[in-house]
Amino acid sequence: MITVENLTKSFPGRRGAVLALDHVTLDVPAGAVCGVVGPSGAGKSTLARCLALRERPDSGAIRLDGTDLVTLGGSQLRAARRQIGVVPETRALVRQRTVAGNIALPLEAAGVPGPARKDRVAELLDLAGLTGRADDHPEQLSPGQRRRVAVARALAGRPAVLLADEPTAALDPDSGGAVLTLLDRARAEEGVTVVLVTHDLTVARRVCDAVTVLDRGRVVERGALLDLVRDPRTRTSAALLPLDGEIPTSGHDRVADVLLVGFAAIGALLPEAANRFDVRLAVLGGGMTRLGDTPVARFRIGLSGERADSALEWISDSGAVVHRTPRGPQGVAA
Ligand SMILES: Nc1ncnc2c1ncn2[C@@H]1O[C@H](COP(=O)(O)OP(=O)(O)OP(=O)(O)O)[C@@H](O)[C@H]1O
Repeated sequence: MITVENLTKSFPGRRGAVLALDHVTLDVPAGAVCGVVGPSGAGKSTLARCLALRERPDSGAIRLDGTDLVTLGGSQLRAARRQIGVVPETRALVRQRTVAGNIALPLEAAGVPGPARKDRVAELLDLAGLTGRADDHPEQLSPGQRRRVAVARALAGRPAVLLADEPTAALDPDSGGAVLTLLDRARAEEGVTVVLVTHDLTVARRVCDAVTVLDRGRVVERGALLDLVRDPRTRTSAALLPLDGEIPTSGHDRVADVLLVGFAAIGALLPEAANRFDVRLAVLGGGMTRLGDTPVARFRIGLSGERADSALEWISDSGAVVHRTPRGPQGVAA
C-alpha cells in the first residue's frame, strides 16, 4: 500500500511561488492500478517525481507499507528508490544494446548473476510480448514496442510500485492499448502496484481501478472509477459518459438520466421497462463506454404513459442509477 498524505510542493515563479501540489492526499492499495488524472499544469508530473523520490516535497509524507520515504536519506533512500520502478522515456533506451540487453541493465547494475538475469529477462520479454524481438535493437522496433521495453526494464528489479507517466503518449490506439495491457498484466502476474499518470480519463478507464483527479495542484475527486461514474455530478462521469445538456426534453411525461452497469442490463432493461409498464420510452441522448471489461452506459430517456413513474421505479429497483432531470416536467430527484 502506498499512501500520500498532505503533500505540498511549490516552485519559485516569476510572480511568486507556484503551488504545484497543495495538500495532496491519496492512497493506492497494493496490487491496484491507480490513475492520477488532470489537465495540463495540474501537478501530475510533480506528484510522479515526488513518488519516484526524485523531488522532495515541501511537506507531507509518502508512505510505502507504513514507512515515510520523504524523510529517508543515503543508503535507505537508494533502497527505497529500488522499490519504485519508473518507466523511463524511450530515448533512455541504449541504442547499442539489444532489447534483452536493455531490459537486463538494472539487473546488471544490481549485480544479479548471469543465469538469474537471463531467466528474469526471458520472463519480462514474455510478459511484454517481445520474446521474438529479444535480439533486435531499439530502432528496429515500433514506438509502442519501445515503450513496452521501457516498461519491462522498469519491472526488472521487481519493484513494489510501478510509475508510468503518460505511457501511451504519441502512440496510436492499438499500440497504446498494448502498453496498457502490459501494465495490467504486470499488476496481475507480478503483483506490482501501478500508478498511471495521464491527462486522459479515457486512458485511465481502460485499466484503472481508482483515480485521483488533480486540478491546479489539488485533489478534486478520488475514488473507485465505478463509484465516480455512478455519480452524475463528478467530472469523471461527465468526461466518460457525457450527456449533452441541450438535449430537448419536451413532449415526454417524465425525463430521467439512467446509468446502467453490465452488458445484459444495457441491452434489455429499458425495452423491458417499456413493455412491462406499457409506456413509450425514447432514448434522447447518452452513450456507453467500458471501465476495464465492464460496460457502463448513461442514457437520458423520455417516458410517456400513465405508469411512467412505476417504470422509473422498476428500472431503479433493477439496479440502475436513476436521476430524474430537473429540467424535465415535474422533475424531482428520484
Ligand atoms: N521545476 C519546476 N520549476 C518551476 N515550476 C514548475 C516546475 N515543475 C512544475 N512546475 C509548475 O508546477 C505546476 C504543475 O506542473 P506539472 O508539470 O506537475 O503539471 P502536469 O499536470 O504534469 O502538467 P502536464 O500534463 O502539462 O505535464 C505548473 O504550474 C508548472 O509550471
